[in-house]
Amino acid sequence: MSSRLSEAYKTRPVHLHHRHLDITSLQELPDSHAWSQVDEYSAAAGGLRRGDSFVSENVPVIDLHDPNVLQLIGHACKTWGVFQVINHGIPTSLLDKTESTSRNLFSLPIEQKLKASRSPDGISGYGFATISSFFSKLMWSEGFTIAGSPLDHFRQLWPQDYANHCDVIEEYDKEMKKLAGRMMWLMLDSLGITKRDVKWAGPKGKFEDACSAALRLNYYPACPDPDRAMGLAAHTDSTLLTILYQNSTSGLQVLKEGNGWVTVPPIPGGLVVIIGDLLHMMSNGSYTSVLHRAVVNRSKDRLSIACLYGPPTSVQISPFPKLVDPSHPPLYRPITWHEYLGTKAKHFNEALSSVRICSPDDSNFNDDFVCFPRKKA
Ligand SMILES: O=C(O)CCC(=O)C(=O)O
Ligand SMILES: [Fe+2]
Repeated sequence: MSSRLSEAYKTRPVHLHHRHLDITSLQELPDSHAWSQVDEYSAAAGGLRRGDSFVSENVPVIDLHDPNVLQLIGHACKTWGVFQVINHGIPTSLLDKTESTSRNLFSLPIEQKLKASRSPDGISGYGFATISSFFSKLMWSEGFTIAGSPLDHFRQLWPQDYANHCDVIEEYDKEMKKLAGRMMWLMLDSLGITKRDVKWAGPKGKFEDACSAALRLNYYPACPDPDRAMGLAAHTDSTLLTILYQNSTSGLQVLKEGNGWVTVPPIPGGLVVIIGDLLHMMSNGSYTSVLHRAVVNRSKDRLSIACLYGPPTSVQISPFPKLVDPSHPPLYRPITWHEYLGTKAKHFNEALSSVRICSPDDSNFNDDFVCFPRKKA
């Protein structure tokens, strides 16, 4: 499956013409990395600035053994589009091992990391976040994406010592896919969707057999001027869902209507679940694909590991018919993940609205409901 995900990337090369700078050793923020202005998405959210964390609400933490887990998840998906899970069954020892492999990777000399660079038409390898192409300033981070086997790249990074690192990543990938499949069913169950409604998951509804996942390791070095730097700019994920491990340094923030940017605090052994654009479309807009970003820290570095989970790349994704009726018309046209990745590469944070066919201006469908294409004035 992952090789098909790589195919989707081959058709839309991302050229990042930035010189690679070893930011870990810098004592001052270079102009290339100075985001002096509040970024446009904060402005769009009512002019809230990065420091405006006057927030009283917290991102939900859900125990997967809670008897009310479905209601809790449904509520979190609707109101936040993000939540943390505990009691998820992934052993802490695996999280620790994967963190230590990731740290080992990013602490290699830059020349060594560049040997495993991502090619413009590839998905896997070392480099800047692909969303960098939408910004004139560089982000204060390094990334490494793994889709399919990490073997070839890991041989470049650790010629003597790659096998152990490969084993760790492969085990993490396998466990994350299992958890992502389980999370998918919890989220769909809470919408009243059953196995019969998701034909592409097969009669047993086994998402893990059908879905693809990529892992993205993100490293944010300590930064001499964190208020003017951006770890990872605001974006929504082009996935069904993303499961994120973050180490003990906070940095992930989500945009909550009426609250501004809310920090998702690291909790020991916890994992963050983020709703992606595709699940938002399938839920006909009822589950929020949350805008999120990573900010950086003056004295501590930070590491995160994202499992980006999506459907088979050629399956048409559209609002579930069960969730559509005359008062809830479909908000999105059908689209494959392959096509959506192309749309995202072109329109970035406008991608979702470019797939939209109806606007929920009025939740009680009536004459005010705006369906596209709008008539030209
Ligand atoms: O590092 C983080 O907390 C965010 C990472 C992220 O959003 C991503 O990899 O898509
Ligand atoms: Fe993300």
